[in-house]
Amino acid sequence: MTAFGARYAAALAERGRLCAGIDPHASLLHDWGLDDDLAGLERFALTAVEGLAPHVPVVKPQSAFYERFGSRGVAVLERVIAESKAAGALVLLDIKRGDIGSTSQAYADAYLDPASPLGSDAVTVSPYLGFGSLTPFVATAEKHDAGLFVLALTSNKEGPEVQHATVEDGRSVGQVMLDHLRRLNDGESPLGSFGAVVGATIGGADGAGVAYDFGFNGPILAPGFGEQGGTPADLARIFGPANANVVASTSRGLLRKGPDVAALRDEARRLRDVLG
Ligand SMILES: O=c1ccn([C@@H]2O[C@H](COP(=O)(O)O)[C@@H](O)[C@H]2O)c(=O)[nH]1
Repeated sequence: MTAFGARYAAALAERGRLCAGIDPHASLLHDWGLDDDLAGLERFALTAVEGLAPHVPVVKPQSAFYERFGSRGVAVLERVIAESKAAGALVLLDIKRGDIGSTSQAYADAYLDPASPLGSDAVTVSPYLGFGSLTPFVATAEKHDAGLFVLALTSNKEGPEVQHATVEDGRSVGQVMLDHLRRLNDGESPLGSFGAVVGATIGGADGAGVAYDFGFNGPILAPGFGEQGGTPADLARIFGPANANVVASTSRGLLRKGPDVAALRDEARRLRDVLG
């Protein structure tokens, strides 16, 4: 198979820069006239896939919203993954896992091996047990031509307590994570397969804050677009030239347009055009 970084670059070139989050919040199920039960979850998730997956480069189901229904919810997630892939979207499973190395290997096998029921194109991982703890994820991604999106600068207001702290050489912890990615992606073309999660909300609306070097030659997932306040202007301000490698992720803001399949499709197309 082609490396994830190349598949990601091709998907953005073909379908634009919107990542559709498929997050079945209880409140959204209610808004769609569905019960917050397994049948509601299934109807919601598969309708969202039908409306969005054929039109966006990346879909991002958030695993927690499926896990809350137990094993049968996870079975719905398996269908979301399979049907999104069949519709031509890359699947980025949002799991934010990270643990000691031996456990990370089990997570990597569960989520990155295409033979696994939950096998996805890429996953989100947390480097905050130390970047080296991600080594099993990196090796397994390389083995299966999959990708990783490493939490670097998250969209939540609590993130800076950890991510803006500085190390001995003066770099912020968030920048250290980006620099590890630069090493992993070195020499890859058109893009490496090791990406970062950087919120579309970082730095404040006035552009004040710490400057980062996003030239690590990899994909960037920017959650916080839409519902959390991030705008296309914020993306341009935050990422500069690296904005071309960004997919802007929105979940609630997009899903509120359902349950009509055509309305979901139209909103995805509108946001794609807005993002350019
Ligand atoms: O820094 C981060 C990392 C991940 N997320 C996830 O993205 C979506 C955001 O949903 P919205 O409804 O568009 O706010 C959700 O799945 C989060 O877990 C994030 O928000 N910030």
